[in-house]
Amino acid sequence: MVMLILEHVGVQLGRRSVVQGVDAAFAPGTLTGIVGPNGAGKSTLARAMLALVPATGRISIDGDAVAAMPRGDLARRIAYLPQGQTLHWPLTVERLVGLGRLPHLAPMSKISDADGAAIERAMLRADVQGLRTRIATELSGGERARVLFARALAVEAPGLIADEPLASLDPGHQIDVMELMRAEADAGALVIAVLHDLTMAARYCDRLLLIDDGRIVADGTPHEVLTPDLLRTVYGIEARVESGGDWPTVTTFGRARP
Ligand SMILES: Nc1ncnc2c1ncn2[C@@H]1O[C@H](COP(=O)(O)OP(=O)(O)OP(=O)(O)O)[C@@H](O)[C@H]1O
Repeated sequence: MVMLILEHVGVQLGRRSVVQGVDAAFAPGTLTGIVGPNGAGKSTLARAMLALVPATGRISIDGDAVAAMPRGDLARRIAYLPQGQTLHWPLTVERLVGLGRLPHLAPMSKISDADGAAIERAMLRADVQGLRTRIATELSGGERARVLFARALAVEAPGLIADEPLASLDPGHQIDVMELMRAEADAGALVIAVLHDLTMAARYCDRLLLIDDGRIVADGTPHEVLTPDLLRTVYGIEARVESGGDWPTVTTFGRARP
């Protein structure tokens, strides 16, 4: 189990402050959605959590600063699914998913039976066993997205940060991926997902962080965060939020009038 804590985190890219003054704690057993408009800083914040971009303030996992943590150690604690990753090597799906085991392997060592079992579990859960012999660079966008999700699952880390895991997926596979992340959290993992589909985020996440212009503008349950006023202010949209059920559903009507 891992606990991730961000204290007054900022990220400067070029001359721009892309993330500013972020304080947040993420506990094991929770699924948190990071939502907000394009360019708000969601991916940059996710990358900062994994020390993939230099940040000010302090980011720690179980008390250890991520900036000082050996890469392999960090990769074993938190699996990462980057946004819209391009594949360069014509690996089979099975080999590509197997790369998720790299953080567990000693240099020059071979994949063990336990690694093989983890790869099989990940392929089964992400519904990609039928693709195992296909060349990953020849897959459709949605197939590739599922394979990359399987690679992140194959790490079997106590934490998972997924940046737009639903992009390119059909509605059925979107539900599958959200249910997988929910199941990971229910089994004790710390799961954070950058999401654009607000109703999906509301349905499956315990908590939403709404980011705008690099700052957290709302942090709470989906019912607390997804209000028409906040959606108008942050996204510039008119939306109806039905909040009578277990989770709020968001229907958008159009751009907010100035
Ligand atoms: N290397 C860079 N140098 C300068 N600015 C950058 C750099 N990388 C990203 N940015 C800017 O930082 C801001 C935040 O980018 P980020 O990718 O974190 O946004 P996001 O919320 O994930 O957006 P999206 O929903 O479009 O994926 C954007 O305005 C982007 O143009």
